[in-house]
Amino acid sequence: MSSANSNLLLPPHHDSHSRCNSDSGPVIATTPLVTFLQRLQETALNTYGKSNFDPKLYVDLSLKSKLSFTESAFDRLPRGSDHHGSVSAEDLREFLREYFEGAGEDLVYVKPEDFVPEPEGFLPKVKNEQVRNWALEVHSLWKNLSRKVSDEVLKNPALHTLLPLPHHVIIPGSRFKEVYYWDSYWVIRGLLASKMYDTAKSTVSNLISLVEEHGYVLNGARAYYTNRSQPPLLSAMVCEIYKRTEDLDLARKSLPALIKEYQFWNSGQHRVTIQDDQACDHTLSRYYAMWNKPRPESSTFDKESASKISDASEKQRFYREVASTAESGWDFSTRWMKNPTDFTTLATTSVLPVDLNAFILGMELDIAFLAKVTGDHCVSEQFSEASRTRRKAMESIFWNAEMGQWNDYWLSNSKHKEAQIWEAENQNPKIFASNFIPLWIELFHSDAFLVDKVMGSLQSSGLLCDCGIATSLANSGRQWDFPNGWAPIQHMIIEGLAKSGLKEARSLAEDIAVRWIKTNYIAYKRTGSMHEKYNVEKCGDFGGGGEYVPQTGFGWSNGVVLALLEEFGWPEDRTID
Ligand SMILES: OC[C@H]1O[C@H](O[C@H]2O[C@H](CO)[C@@H](O)[C@H](O)[C@H]2O)[C@H](O)[C@@H](O)[C@@H]1O
Repeated sequence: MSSANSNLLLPPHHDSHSRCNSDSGPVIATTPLVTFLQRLQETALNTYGKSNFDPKLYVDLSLKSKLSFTESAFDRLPRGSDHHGSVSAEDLREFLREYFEGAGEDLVYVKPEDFVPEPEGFLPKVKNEQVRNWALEVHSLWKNLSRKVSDEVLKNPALHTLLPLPHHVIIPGSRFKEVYYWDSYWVIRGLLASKMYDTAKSTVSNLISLVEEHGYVLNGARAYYTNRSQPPLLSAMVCEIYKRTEDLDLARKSLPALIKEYQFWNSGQHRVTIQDDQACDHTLSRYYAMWNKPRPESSTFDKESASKISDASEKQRFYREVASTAESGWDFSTRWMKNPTDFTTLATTSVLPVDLNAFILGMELDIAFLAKVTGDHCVSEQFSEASRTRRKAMESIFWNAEMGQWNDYWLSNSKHKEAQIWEAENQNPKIFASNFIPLWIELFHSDAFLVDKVMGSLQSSGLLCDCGIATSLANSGRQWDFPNGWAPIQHMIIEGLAKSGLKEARSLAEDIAVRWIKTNYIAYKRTGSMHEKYNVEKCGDFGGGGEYVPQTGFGWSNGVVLALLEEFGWPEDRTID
């Protein structure tokens, strides 16, 4: 029977048929600077204590002089006699002042050249003055989030964990002072609404440079993010820009990188073959980080989470699951936990995720489209064929006709190398917003019968709340769970419904968009900021939970508000507060 992608330009690979309990898979080495900064992070925790402690701050510091010099000075600091060997707050402060630049100083503010306070043709459908003025304020936030890598990083990269990128960047904001992969898609959607085409293209060129160097887009542009990617949306970014600008050159330049990225997601540990109940093989993808130690940016947290695991190999397995969850973008959520109350049961590599495969299906369609417009009909046909094959795989493995949703599929915990055989009970029946993400992809939202069914399922799912779509139904305290709503999730589901062509679906899409825009607006008026996530139960409240304090700025939230206002507009007589 057919196996997906068999005729594509794929590297030799080993299918991952099984998963056993002990850790397995590749590990990408980190840099000596990251390793040292992790030591510093641990010392800082012992010195300052847990309250308000953000471990990421320490791995974002850059050195004033050589690592060996800094490390010797660190080792000479007077230590207390407790078992942590803690350093006094004063000594640590002095050490930090003497040997480090401030976190974030290696990225410098730069005004985007294509920014104008009110672009021509900006959000023509927004007629309400109050909303229009706010939209212009959100638009102006691109200036706050725009940075370029300082010349110091280019001169002496070994002193920085920040990775040099060729063009200026838009960052998410607050503690996220570097470029993030999937955030960039919604940043670009907002930039396009803001008519900032050059900044949008620079964003894509930066990500392409990462594929050229590493073979995939990193989670973020830091030395400690090289061991994993994030939800793959580079092809979607290129297509959106192409549709607005018809820039054939961009399409041509992007294609080799997109095909290389496609190979990354369809080979090695990311690729899994599973046989359906008709004995037909299907190839799908999963998240699988190339790392089995604590995440450097959250090392102190991860060590604490792992402290109750005594077996060394089981610990490594847990750390790989943690990093793989970060690769999913949904860090963290009960979606990936065998036991929702026990974080050590995180098992992301055992899950075939619906949304990841929807994104890769999107990638296949995008590559087919870009290859076609650039005249490469052979590649275009190969990727169209791959998309048809993946669609079938998604129908066989994920689709749950009774629920009217696509469910994540949990791989069996087999120690043997035989193929996974699909079993209905391995579909996860729990309701997550990700169960509706395939709607975003044209092959699915162009099917009116299917959209009608999925829409009904969404309406009765419990996810639709007063202020948007909840991430899940589990109030776990994890940030990718109830009652948090995230801008990218709202946008994908809204856009899928709106593009379906069904009148009722478009009207539901607009209804969700209005709720989401309102809560963003009210929170902005209350706090003066755009937020990383929102509480979909309480209008005007931002979200919480998770391992760091709620962040503001915020790239993807700004992008989604602008994209939704561009799509649906805002009539003069509709109130917002
Ligand atoms: O520092 C903890 C984790 O932070 C990031 O994840 C969260 O922020 C990202 C940037 O907005 C976003 O892309 C992701 O979906 C969020 O969960 C980072 O991506 C993780 O790797 C990191 O461990």
